[in-house]
Amino acid sequence: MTTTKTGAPFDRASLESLAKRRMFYTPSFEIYGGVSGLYDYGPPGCALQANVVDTWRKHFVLEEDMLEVDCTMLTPHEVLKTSGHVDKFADWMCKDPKTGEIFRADHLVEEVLESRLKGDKEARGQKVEVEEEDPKKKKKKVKEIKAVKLDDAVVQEYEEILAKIDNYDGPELGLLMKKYDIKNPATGGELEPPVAFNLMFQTSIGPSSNIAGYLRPETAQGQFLNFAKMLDFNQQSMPFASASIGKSFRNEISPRSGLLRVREFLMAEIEHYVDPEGGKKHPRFDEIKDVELALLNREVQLSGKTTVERTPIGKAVETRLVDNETLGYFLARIQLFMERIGVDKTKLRFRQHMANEMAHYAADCWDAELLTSYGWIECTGCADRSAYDLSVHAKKTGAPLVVREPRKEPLKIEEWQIDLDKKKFGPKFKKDGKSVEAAIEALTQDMREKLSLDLKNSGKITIDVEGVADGTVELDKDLINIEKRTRVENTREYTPNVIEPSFGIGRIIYCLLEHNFWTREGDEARGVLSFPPSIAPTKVLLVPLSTNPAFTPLVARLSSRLRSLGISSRVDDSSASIGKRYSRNDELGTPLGVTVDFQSVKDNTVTLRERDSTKQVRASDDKVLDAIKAIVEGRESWADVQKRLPAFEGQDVD
Ligand SMILES: Nc1ncnc2c1ncn2[C@@H]1O[C@H](COP(=O)(O)OP(=O)(O)OP(=O)(O)O)[C@@H](O)[C@H]1O
Repeated sequence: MTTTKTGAPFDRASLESLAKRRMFYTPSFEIYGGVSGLYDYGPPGCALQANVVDTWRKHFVLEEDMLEVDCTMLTPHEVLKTSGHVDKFADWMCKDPKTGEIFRADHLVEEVLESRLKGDKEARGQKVEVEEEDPKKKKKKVKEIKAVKLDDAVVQEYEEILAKIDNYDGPELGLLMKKYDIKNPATGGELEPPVAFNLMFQTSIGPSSNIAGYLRPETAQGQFLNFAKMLDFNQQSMPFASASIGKSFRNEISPRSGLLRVREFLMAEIEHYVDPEGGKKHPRFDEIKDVELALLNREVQLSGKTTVERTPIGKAVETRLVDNETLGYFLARIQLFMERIGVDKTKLRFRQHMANEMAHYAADCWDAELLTSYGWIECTGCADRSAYDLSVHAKKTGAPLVVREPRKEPLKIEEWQIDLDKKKFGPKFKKDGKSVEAAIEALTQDMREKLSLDLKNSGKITIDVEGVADGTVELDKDLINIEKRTRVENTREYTPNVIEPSFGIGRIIYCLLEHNFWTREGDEARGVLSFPPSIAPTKVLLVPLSTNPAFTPLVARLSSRLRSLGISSRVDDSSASIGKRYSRNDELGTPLGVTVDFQSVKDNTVTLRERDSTKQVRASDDKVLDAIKAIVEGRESWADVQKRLPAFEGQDVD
């Protein structure tokens, strides 16, 4: 069970109702019945998203001089075929042949085993949380919360499976479903074995539909394809990073949990290009080496533990718990970003991917996970994609996606070199010439050494060549010569490795809502969203004491002055009591409120109220605007303002 900052149990139903009532987000096409996994953001949701994205840009793009690009979402088939997405970007689904229902296999196994464990707890007399059924939403629910005691050994097996649920492939999930008799939870019907389902939305580009394409599932590929141009833009200087913010699309099998698993979402991704030699050092690692992170590595997960000690990232890299400085640097920077936007640090951990859980391109990967009422949720993946993407695109297109650097010292390389007598070679192999030449070029140094001996001993050699009759060709010493020589290299050429932090903005926004939501006890419990001022959708609420027209000019003046300071504000001049008006805006997370009363009309003083403490100060409008600006820009805290402006106890606005 998760708790709010007051220690009270977190109440998801209240937050969901608030998010809907205040239009943070809402199901798309609702009056047509909606489509699952698609959401629209309302005014506070948009402002919150804009502020999170703005902070992301400042924290990463600006701070690190990253090169931001905005690439198209429509991507031709060939690009995603080369990147591996056409063949491998899939989840496992299984179908109930009787009802036609589709389940995502890993989620089904997870839900059924979890509910059986809950049933076991109940049978042992322990308290169990059961999710409420929502008949209006027609949610498919696992209906297996029966109090059934399990063997201790089975409980342990279930727990071990759940700890590594992301690691199983389709056939393994099929075996688990058989072994543990997992069927359609609603009907008890048999399910077909899991099959792979590609998550990309397919489309065709152009009127004649002759270019097959997809909506991109990540922003990364556009960045990789522009690598050479960006390296040029960066005056060939390494390391550097590109960044991109934009929509991505995934045809999730069973979207669920609101914004957490949707079919269209905003991503913010960084591709940091680093030299693979020299231990992937980061020039600014020293600045963050003392940041402490909760690191859940592979061994800890295998042991079934879910909590870990916090470790300074410097130490984690030193002991190789985290593979290299650049990866470690970004893990720490991700944590600092999360804290900056108002994530609860005690509900953030980094989980290392198990070897078979990693995406097809990744060499090492850590997920930043946030604790919510749905459990730990991956919000940012931080992967070492090695040289995979640049290499495959270069191989496919012939474009040199490499870095070329002059060597300080020329490099002398002893190697086996091959000379062909082109005059004889062409006529002998005719149309097979290209394939034979490519096969010779591809010979390794070891093979070349061996073949040079064969050539010396027998005067001829045989090599394998794809696509020719018999699959082999013979070459004699008139045609080919293999010799060990020294080559001098003045330029170093390498394919950079890529460290990729990849943020799902929607998931982060949902977690922010959960982490900042709490209820103020009073006559009636009132919801509050304690966003940091920089993230809050609206910074200031302006409230005249009543609808008396005497207040209008002052309110209009304050509103205009805030606008010119670039600070968002809202006037609430409705006839509701001041307390009600403030509590409505506590729900929107508005951190500051200014009240204009009869005293204000006389002497231009106003009160300033802080959302979380509900404490107030009173001062001239100039001083209050000054304080608001300092708080919104993060130069001062409310405590600082309280020290320099007189407290006001006059009207009880709550
Ligand atoms: N369906 C989705 N809805 C919302 N956000 C998503 C979705 N899929 C991915 N993301 C976000 O994009 C980030 C990077 O994507 P990545 O490919 O690493 O996710 P993933 O490992 O496929 O996620 P999951 O395992 O939860 O499906 C994730 O950390 C998450 O924040």
